Amino acid sequence: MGFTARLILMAKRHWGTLAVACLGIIGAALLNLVTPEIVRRLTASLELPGGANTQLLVLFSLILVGAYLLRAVCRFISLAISHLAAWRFVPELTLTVYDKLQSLSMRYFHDKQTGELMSRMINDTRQIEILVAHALPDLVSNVLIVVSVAVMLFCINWQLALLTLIPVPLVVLVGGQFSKRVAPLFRINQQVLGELNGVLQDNLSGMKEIQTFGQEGTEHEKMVKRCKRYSEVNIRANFANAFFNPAVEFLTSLGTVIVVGLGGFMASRQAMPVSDVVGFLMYLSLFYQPLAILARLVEDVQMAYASAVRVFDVLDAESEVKEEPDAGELKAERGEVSFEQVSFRYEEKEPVLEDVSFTAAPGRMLAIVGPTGEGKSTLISLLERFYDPLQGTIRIDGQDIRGVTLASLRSQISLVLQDTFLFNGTIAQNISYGMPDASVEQIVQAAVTARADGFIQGMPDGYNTVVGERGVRLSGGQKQRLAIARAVLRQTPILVLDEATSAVDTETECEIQAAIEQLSGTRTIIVIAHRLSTVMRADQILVLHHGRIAEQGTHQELLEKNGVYARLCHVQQLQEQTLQFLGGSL
Ligand SMILES: Nc1ncnc2c1ncn2[C@@H]1O[C@H](COP(=O)(O)OP(=O)(O)OP(=O)(O)O)[C@@H](O)[C@H]1O
Repeated sequence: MGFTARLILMAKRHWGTLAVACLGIIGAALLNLVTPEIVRRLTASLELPGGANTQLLVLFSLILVGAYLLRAVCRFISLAISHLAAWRFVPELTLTVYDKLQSLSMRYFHDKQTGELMSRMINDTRQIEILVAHALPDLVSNVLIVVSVAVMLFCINWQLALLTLIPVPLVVLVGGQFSKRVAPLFRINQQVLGELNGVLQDNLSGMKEIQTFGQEGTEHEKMVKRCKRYSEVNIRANFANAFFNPAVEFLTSLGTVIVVGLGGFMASRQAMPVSDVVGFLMYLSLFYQPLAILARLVEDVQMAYASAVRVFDVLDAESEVKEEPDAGELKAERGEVSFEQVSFRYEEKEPVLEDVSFTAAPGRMLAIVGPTGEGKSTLISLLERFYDPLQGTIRIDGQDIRGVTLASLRSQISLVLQDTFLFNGTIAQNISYGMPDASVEQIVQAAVTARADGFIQGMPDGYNTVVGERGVRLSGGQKQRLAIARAVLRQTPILVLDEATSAVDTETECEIQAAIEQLSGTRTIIVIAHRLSTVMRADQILVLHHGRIAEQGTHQELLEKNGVYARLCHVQQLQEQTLQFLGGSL
């Protein structure tokens, strides 16, 4: 299906409003025909011996006033109603794109820039507003004017009408060439704007890094390049436009030349009344003006088309993670998590996980350790179905997670990530993010568990303190504690902490650890941590090495094995001893 047809179908809810706008457009277009006809008749009556009588003049004036008034009403209806339809449709389209993005799995975002996607949601949908509220009404009204004026011209004098239409094929030819050559320029234009947005968004988010590493100059140069490119593609597109419009104007003027020359000749030989020549000229100005507008509309339509391509590109994207049509609700009563021979890779290179099998017993604490980059966080991404494994099955309480709805799966797991993300709201809003109807007592209790209550109470506005974008007004450790509180508050059967306490001091970490251990028994806890102090009291420890489970057991059992885990412990003990020694000698 073509983009226009798809857009029209998507705007189904607004067909009624658009129909009213169309009526206004049609009315205004037809009322344009009144003036030339009145002028023609006036000229004819002035040609009569004795000239036009007063009654006729009054009648003509009244008809003109009525027509102008009615045209103003029709114009108001068409303008107001088409904008109403467009501005109701555009937010719907933005939302459709947003919802689609929310439904896509993480792999889709790997090669996308946030700013570029924002550009699709805001700039590209705005172009479609221009199409609906401006280009389409103009298209309808001008086509109507051209057709009705052509009919009138043929009624007055078909031979002269045929001759005046000579430039039309030339206008169509030039218009065709224009759309072929300029369309790609507008497509590039929208793409370059998207890229510019992407870089801007990236740089604004990374402003601290830019300043810390003194990269202001380099980033400025990068921006200069992007802005220059944006300006160049715009100049090229508008230059092409600037050539096209005068060319069409010149061609359409040829019609007037024909009427002045031929019509004047025929009138001087009494082969045609003067009134018809005047009427012809008046109609002709109405005929070629819309034709020129139609040619100019090509630009708006091309821009909207380029934007529609980018919008539909998102809407047509396939999510790697799909829900089964008959997916049921996950009922995790015990919270047992089992991985059965799970293998996974991000790209067509080495596998990140190979043949991983383990079970996290319900109500117990499972710790996952291993060198960096070995796939620990990837295990959690698979559990949340941000990605699907290449092979193997993941089950919660015996149910394959591929067979349940994503919403029900994620509602059973609370996740605290290493890179904490906070929204620009209050502390209370951030803690209750996954449970918006939580009471103040519940929020405070969760904060107490996460050892966050103390610093929150010390803030000027307590739980109503606004944290800033991404929680910029809080320290790393404070942000992590809010994220833990947020996860604890949800009271899900499974709690996952991925390096959740890496930014807090050792003392606070011990306190949080103790509080989380208290939760053990009420939910299954999966902890990923580098600090062994965090994992040593876990009921079971998995050691991930080269994408496989190298060892598993309790802290004591693994030490006795004297393998990877024992080596990790040994290295950490050495580090701690060195730090203590350095601390003592300073
Ligand atoms: N989105 C991604 N696309 C491609 N490769 C990825 C992606 N995310 C992670 N990887 C790669 O997968 C491997 C495992 O990453 P993962 O984050 O799971 O490791 P980890 O054990 O949690 O590391 P760390 O202890 O440093 O947090 C790494 O080699 C990483 O480079």
